[in-house]
Amino acid sequence: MLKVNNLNVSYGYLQVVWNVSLEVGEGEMVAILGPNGAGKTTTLKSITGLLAPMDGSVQFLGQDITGTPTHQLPHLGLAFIPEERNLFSAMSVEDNLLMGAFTIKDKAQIKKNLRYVYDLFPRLEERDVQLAGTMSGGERQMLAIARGLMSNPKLIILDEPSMGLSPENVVAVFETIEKLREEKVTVVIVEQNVDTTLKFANRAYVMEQGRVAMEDTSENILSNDHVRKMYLGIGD
Ligand SMILES: Nc1ncnc2c1ncn2[C@@H]1O[C@H](COP(=O)(O)OP(=O)(O)OP(=O)(O)O)[C@@H](O)[C@H]1O
Repeated sequence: MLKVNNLNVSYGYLQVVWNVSLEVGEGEMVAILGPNGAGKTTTLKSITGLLAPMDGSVQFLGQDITGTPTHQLPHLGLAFIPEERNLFSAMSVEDNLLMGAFTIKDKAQIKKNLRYVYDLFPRLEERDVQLAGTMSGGERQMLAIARGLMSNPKLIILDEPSMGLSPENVVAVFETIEKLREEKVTVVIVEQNVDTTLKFANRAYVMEQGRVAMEDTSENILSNDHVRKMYLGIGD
């Protein structure tokens, strides 16, 4: 579904991503892990048109989308939920959700999608008129993900959804991610909570100093102490 070939990305003269290649199949959840500054966010930004790679290409559903502006991606079926979340704080939960359906013209379809996300996340329906800015961190992340779902995406890309949240909110975010798993939504996720992420992801790419250091199934990574210690800073 998503194929990233040999991406090289720099900020000015400083190259921070080197020959990164990734592949994501339909229905998979794939994690991109690695220490701070490894180039994970930069990789996502160049996949989603926020940064232009020096070279390399990105294919989505067989189409070359390298350099396609971010705002066009939902039309193609790709929803990007950036770290900053970009909710409209002064608008209600429901209005934020409806904004997520901007690619859809058919009102009946929008209504159907709203029903779908409310069934998936009843908390949002309970708070449909609440201003997004007054929701808890975990609820805001749930809302950002639900808003992404409103465009019927074929792929959701999540950048550090649990970033800056309290432990209870982190749990709430992973409950949201579990729902995406149950719904078999194809997901690419960058996360710092490595152990929890690997419980949900099928596979992971581990980045180090701008390169893909290794790629394996979550199961193998979780059971490999050397990899856990060496690349992920966890383990005994
Ligand atoms: N706008 C920028 N200008 C210059 N350098 C940048 C910029 N953004 C990121 N970098 C540098 O690029 C490198 C990769 O950063 P990036 O944010 O992609 O890493 P990351 O793996 O997502 O890290 P983190 O987990 O801390 O978010 C880092 O050395 C960072 O300092």
